Amino acid sequence: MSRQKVTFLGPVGTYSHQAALQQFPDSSKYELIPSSSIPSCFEAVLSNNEIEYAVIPLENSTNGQVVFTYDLIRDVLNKNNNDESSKSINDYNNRKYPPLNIIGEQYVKIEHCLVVSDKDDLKNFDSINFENLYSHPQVWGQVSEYLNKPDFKGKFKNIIDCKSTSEAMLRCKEDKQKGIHSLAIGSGAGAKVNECEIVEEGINNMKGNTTRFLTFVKRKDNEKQLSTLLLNSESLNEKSEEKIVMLTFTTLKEGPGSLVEVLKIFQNFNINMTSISSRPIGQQSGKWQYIFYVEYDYIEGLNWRDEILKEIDDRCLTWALWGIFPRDPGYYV
Ligand SMILES: O=C(O)C(=O)C[C@]1(C(=O)O)C=C[C@@H](O)C=C1
Repeated sequence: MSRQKVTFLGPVGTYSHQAALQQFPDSSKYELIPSSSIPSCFEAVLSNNEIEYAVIPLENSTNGQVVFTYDLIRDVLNKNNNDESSKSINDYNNRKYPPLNIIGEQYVKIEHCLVVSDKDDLKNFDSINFENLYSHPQVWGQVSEYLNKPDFKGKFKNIIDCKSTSEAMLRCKEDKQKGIHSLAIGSGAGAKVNECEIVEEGINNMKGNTTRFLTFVKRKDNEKQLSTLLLNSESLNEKSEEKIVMLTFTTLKEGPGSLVEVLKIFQNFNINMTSISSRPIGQQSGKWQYIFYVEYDYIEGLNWRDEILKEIDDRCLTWALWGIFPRDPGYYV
């Protein structure tokens, strides 16, 4: 039987690669396929019939949201809104059905290293004035103290964003081929895979720095039941007592109280909300509108369909249930 395909933010050696290995450790059942950017990961799992799963970074413990991912969740929902299957299975007035479901989460410790392309640059590090410093944009906030160190600030001319930390190292190697001395920041695993040399390890501002990743799967047609979402995630993860629900919504009206009206539902049912985020969805009638992302504990035995989701449907302009998935033990490390 052919292996199921999983895409992740590549190339190999990224932190996303590490997260994908954690989520899909059995290489006899799963084939990990790198995508060149976070948008192309979404594109691959949405439009490539062979790709079943995608492992995508969502947030970092020191510099917060990976906004590329939050915006893609928002945009995927809007794009899919006109999708016929989403209309045909609509069992509420304002519910949208995303084309992907979230069925898992992974946590990866972020231990950034400063790397050079080869042993020569390592040996001559002190005497070289480097041209470029490459990394993923999410990294700059995680190493801001190191970048501002007096003895490092003047070491390079340009800071250049790359699509991933491993791509940053590839760019560093390419520069050296052209006789340009450059630097990159990424993981120790990435340095090994890309045959770069580590100048300094553990340069992130906070040692406990962790990035949280979500595992997405294509939503099967007509899959709407909560229970199916739950089964999906249990088939992939060890059984976990604690389950998390990811829900997105836009509020019925702007102005005071519109958000509170929705959040009160969780309070009324004594449901513990574990996170809330928002991203703009543009201006309507001259006012900024937002999509909200909430996560909360999934409590067995509550009447989700006819009570909680019904109330959410009554109090939201639109809403979508992205998945119910087990809390990974990495959350507590
Ligand atoms: O570039 C990588 O290695 C990634 O996996 C992306 C990413 C991110 O998007 O946050 C993942 C972990 C770190 O926070 C830095 C970068």
